Amino acid sequence: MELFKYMETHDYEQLVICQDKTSGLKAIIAIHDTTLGPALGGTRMWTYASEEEAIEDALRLAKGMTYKNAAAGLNLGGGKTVIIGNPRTDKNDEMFRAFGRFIEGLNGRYITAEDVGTTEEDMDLIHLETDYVTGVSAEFGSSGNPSPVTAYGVYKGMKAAAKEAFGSDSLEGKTIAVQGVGNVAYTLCEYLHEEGAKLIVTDINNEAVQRAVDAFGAIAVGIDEIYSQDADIFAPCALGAIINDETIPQFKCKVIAGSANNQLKNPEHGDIIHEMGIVYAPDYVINSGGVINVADELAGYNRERAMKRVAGIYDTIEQIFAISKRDNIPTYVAADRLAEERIARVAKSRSQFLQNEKSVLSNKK
Ligand SMILES: NC(=O)C1=CN([C@@H]2O[C@H](COP(=O)(O)OP(=O)(O)OC[C@H]3O[C@@H](n4cnc5c(N)ncnc54)[C@H](O)[C@@H]3O)[C@@H](O)[C@H]2O)C=CC1
Ligand SMILES: CC(C)CC(=O)C(=O)O
Repeated sequence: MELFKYMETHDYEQLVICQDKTSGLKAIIAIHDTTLGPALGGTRMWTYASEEEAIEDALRLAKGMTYKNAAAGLNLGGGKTVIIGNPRTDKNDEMFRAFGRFIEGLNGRYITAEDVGTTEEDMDLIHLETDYVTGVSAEFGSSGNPSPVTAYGVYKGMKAAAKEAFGSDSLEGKTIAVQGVGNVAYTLCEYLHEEGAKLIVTDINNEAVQRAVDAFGAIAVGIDEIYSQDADIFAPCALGAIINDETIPQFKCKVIAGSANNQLKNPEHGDIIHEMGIVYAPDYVINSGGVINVADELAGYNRERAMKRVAGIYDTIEQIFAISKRDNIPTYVAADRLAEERIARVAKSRSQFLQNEKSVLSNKK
């Protein structure tokens, strides 16, 4: 990858490579855009095939956060971290403390939280070194693990998508194929089961599958079988790029609505599913519940206020469908438009001169 060329093409601000030999920390912090405010985005810990793959993931996820935070109406920019390593075997306390010190060094340009492979306990360790961390344990007055709230937002967004596709937002009797039954999807399945949906699940982790089978009477299918299920709704809740040339021909669903980040392998795949008449709830809008929840901590956490805002994902998804129909564009383009227009408006309104200690007028104070 030609790094500077890539960063220039996609308007990235900063890429920070952090290493700490003692703890084995290898982290990449990507900051995409801070027009709206400090960059907020989670930390993913994952075993990447190469350093290049890890850098690319950090960059792609950080850009997604810029759009997610903008579309959610938050005064926050976009950033993300990936830590290279196996979250089951490679963690130690010093690693997260060292990472916390690197975040502190950015002086508030980047605020972190949980993502795949990191937990509330990891955030507590980061918190020993910096206040620029959210999703810390409730005992610190924090909102805790964002996953259940992300699930609530996905549930609300899925209902809005069902209304668009089937004329009613009831999920009772609908068959929903869920890919990955981890932190977010397990709670999502709880909501769906409670409303009377039939669940089909898959996961690379057999224990996670069994838990969903036992708790919700879900039907388990193989990893590669999930795309071709006779389901009304496909809910991708594992990793990204699962809407691609291989999977699209297998889809029988009318709706795609799930928590995974970066679901479209390439933008063209969003065009293809749009032409097929599949109602696609854009990933970074439907999964913004977690970030809305942790962002609320920055104003002093109020759960009622946060949940009300997360429930608003229903309206945002409806707004995106309306833009899509009005402008005859795929829903992912409509979501990008919503986010980009907000960033452009704020950038313009913040371009006026304001006196500060570095300005030529500072000695006149
Ligand atoms: N946790 C949160 O609050 C948020 C999560 N997301 C996204 O939602 C997705 C899920 O996040 P979490 O539930 O937190 O992660 P998680 O790690 O708890 O769950 C992911 C699950 O997917 C499974 N999985 C991995 N590869 C798979 C494959 N090829 N096929 C089937 N299953 C597979 C894993 O075994 C795991 O059970 C991720 O893409 C994450 O970035 C997005 C916004 C917020
Ligand atoms: C609070 C986090 C879950 C934010 C984030 O990284 C995300 O929404 O992907």
